[in-house]
Amino acid sequence: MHALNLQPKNLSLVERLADLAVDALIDEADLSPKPALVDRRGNGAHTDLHLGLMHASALSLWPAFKEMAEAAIEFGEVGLPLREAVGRIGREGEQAMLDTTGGVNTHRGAIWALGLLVTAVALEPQSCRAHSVALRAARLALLDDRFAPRPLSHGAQVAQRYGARGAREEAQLGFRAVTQRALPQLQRSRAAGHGEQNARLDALLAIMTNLADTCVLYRAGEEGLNTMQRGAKAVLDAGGSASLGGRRRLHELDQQLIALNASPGGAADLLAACLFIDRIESGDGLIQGVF
Ligand SMILES: CC(C)(COP(=O)(O)OP(=O)(O)OC[C@H]1O[C@@H](n2cnc3c(N)ncnc32)[C@H](O[C@H]2O[C@H](COP(=O)(O)OP(=O)(O)OP(=O)(O)O)[C@@H](O)[C@H]2O)[C@@H]1O)[C@@H](O)C(=O)NCCC(=O)NCCS
Ligand SMILES: Nc1ncnc2[nH]cnc12
Repeated sequence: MHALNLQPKNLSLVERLADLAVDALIDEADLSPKPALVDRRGNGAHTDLHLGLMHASALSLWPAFKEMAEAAIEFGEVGLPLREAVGRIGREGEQAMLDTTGGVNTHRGAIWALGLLVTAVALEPQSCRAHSVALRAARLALLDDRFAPRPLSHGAQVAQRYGARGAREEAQLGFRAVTQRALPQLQRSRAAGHGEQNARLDALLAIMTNLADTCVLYRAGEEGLNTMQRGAKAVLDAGGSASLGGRRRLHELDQQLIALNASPGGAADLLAACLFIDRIESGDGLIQGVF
């Protein structure tokens, strides 16, 4: 029994989902030591980010996540009206993030991934298995939002240059980095008794072994991406974050990525998505809310 329960009672489903999405972002930011990312130790490969900014950014997104869940309930099915409503709310969320951070992109990829997943859960809260949620989110991501601007984003630039599939395709293919890599690794490391923080680090590393992270590609090209993927695999092969050998490899990877200015921001967003789905799937997340 908990001595102090800070969870407010009687939250609606949409409020609870927004809480869980923000919690996932804050848990991701706090997790340490993450290679070359902002964490409790420092700013990783970033000069314009810090932990306080990541927290403020996460909190600024609460209204957007709540509105996306409300839109799901209002429209009630995967279709263009819902896709376009969620796109509009996502763009407003991005603006709220930029207003909060003074123009720094902290969570663009996370708004996209978590926004789709929050919407997918709100559509059918009784169907909360990871694969079902990811599939509904993918069906939504496959619809073309007629009002979406098509800027020459970092992701679009590396797609042209390297043919990399980025955040859009990751969602359209059903968040395989989350369902096929991060969640199974999280469960394996927990089952092995590695402790929650190490299990989460291992889940992040499992994502990094394979992801075409456009943030890394933009900043450090193919050398950066290969270093990230091979280094993450080396940590897991050495026994993961809970082992001495794994820790040493993790430290090396942190230094190598920082030297290359390569930040796995896309992998970090997908870890937040993994933590969100994990809470939803465990039932923990929604049971406490009233809906
Ligand atoms: C469909 C969108 C995701 C847009 O995608 P696109 O690839 O065109 O755009 P980007 O602006 O490049 O943003 C994609 C962000 O997604 C993350 N990411 C990268 N690779 C992957 C991947 N393989 N799978 C999943 N996610 C991935 C990543 O976000 C993180 O990195 C951010 C920092 O990136 P960047 O701006 O490049 O940063 P720096 O190098 O640090 O910049 P400088 O310092 O040089 O200035 C950080 O924010 C993390 O979040 C990519 O950045 C989607 O965004 C979209 O269409 N939005 C429109 C609104 C909408 O429809 N929303 C729907 C709501 S559900
Ligand atoms: N912890 C983190 N550090 C840097 N970029 C990120 N994007 C999302 N989470 C991040």
